[in-house]
Amino acid sequence: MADYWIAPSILSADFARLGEEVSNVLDAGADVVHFDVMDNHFVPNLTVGPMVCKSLREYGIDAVIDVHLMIEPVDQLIPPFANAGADIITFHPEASDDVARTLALIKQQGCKAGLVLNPETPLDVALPHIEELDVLLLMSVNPGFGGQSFIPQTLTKIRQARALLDEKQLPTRLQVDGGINLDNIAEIARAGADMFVAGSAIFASDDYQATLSQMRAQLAQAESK
Ligand SMILES: O=C(CO)[C@@H](O)[C@H](O)COP(=O)(O)O
Ligand SMILES: [Fe+2]
Repeated sequence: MADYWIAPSILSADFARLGEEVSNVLDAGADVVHFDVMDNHFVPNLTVGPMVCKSLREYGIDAVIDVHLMIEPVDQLIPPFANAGADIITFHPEASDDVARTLALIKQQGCKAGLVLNPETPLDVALPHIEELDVLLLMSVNPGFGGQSFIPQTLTKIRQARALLDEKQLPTRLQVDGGINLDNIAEIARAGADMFVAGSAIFASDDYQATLSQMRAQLAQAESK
């Protein structure tokens, strides 16, 4: 099977038991921890910062932590997140006054870097930076909240992004975030994504292991079609 990564979003976890929750989804077969950071300014919601990322490391979480920054301005929180144990840091281009500089800053701090495009943001916005991206994250909901429905028009953008990355022979991860569940993950994979963020579909389920294996079965099926 292709090297698909499933990344549960902590947004739908029980924050009172975050270490245990993250540990449980990783034991259940998740590949990456998706860590959503919101500032009640760039998006109308507020979550957690670098201290909580550091606490997950101190708790013993050694998986890849993928930090999705929905904050503005963005640069000043990059070194604290790198020091707190982030492996991947992604940000929205609207949140930086110099996207190339922010990407370089993330890499200088020893992390993989990525850009996030909102559903309404055209793929063209990523084009000038495409060679620098370790991850291209396409939002399939408007950022700010978990539990929203996947916006189907995103599928066209995923196909276009996949064609672009393939044409340029880039190893960039194509991540999709928002409203991914057992009913649509296969279609999203067929469109060309290889990294799938899922919050509510995993954390709201009774059995993380069963949900993750069903997601993997869907991904395997997507590939065989
Ligand atoms: O970044 C965000 C929302 O802004 C996401 O990471 C969501 O938290 C994913 O949650 P579900 O849509 O899977 O419930
Ligand atoms: Fe996210």
